[in-house]
Amino acid sequence: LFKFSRPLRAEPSLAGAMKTIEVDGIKVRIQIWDTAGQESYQTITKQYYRRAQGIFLHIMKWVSDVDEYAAEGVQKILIGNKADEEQKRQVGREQGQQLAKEYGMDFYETSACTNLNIKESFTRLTELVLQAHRKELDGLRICASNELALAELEEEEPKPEGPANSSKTCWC
Ligand SMILES: Nc1nc2c(ncn2[C@@H]2O[C@H](COP(=O)(O)OP(=O)(O)OP(=O)(O)O)[C@@H](O)[C@H]2O)c(=O)[nH]1
Repeated sequence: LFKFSRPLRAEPSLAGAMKTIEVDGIKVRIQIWDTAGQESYQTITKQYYRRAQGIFLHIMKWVSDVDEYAAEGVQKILIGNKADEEQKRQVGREQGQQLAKEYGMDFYETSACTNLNIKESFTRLTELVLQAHRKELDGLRICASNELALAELEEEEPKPEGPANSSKTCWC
């Protein structure tokens, strides 16, 4: 479950950004969408956000929305951003870890300003998605290796010489 900050967007005008990362030797092109927080949750005031309890309620709602509307097997991780602003911390690291654990999610504290855990969190989520699609991936790998083996076989097979390159005109 991602809530992205502006520095991660390729362009502020774009709804989604594309990025290619490598996981387990597989190049994965990921598309990142930024949910418009305040548009969906207009009834929750900014003051409410400041309280950890409010933040937790908010996360519970996101999790249940994702579970309800996303495809089956959707992968989620929990991220607490602005880790560089330690003096303004609203939620303890352990509280975040605890909540993530309750939902069976990995937990990362990130900073879009200092780049803390940005790559790690994207890579972890991509890993989880790949793991969830292991069967399809294995299928793709088998197809690719079969094609490779076929190509190698074709290369090895001696090609009959054409009449232009040979003085022989028949196989007897
Ligand atoms: N210090 C610090 N500031 C950040 C970080 N990430 C984002 N910001 C700042 O926080 C402010 C809000 O960032 P946004 O990207 O608009 O946050 P948002 O969650 O997408 O907000 P909505 O558009 O309301 O959903 C901006 O001024 C960002 O520069 C961070 O990791 N550290």
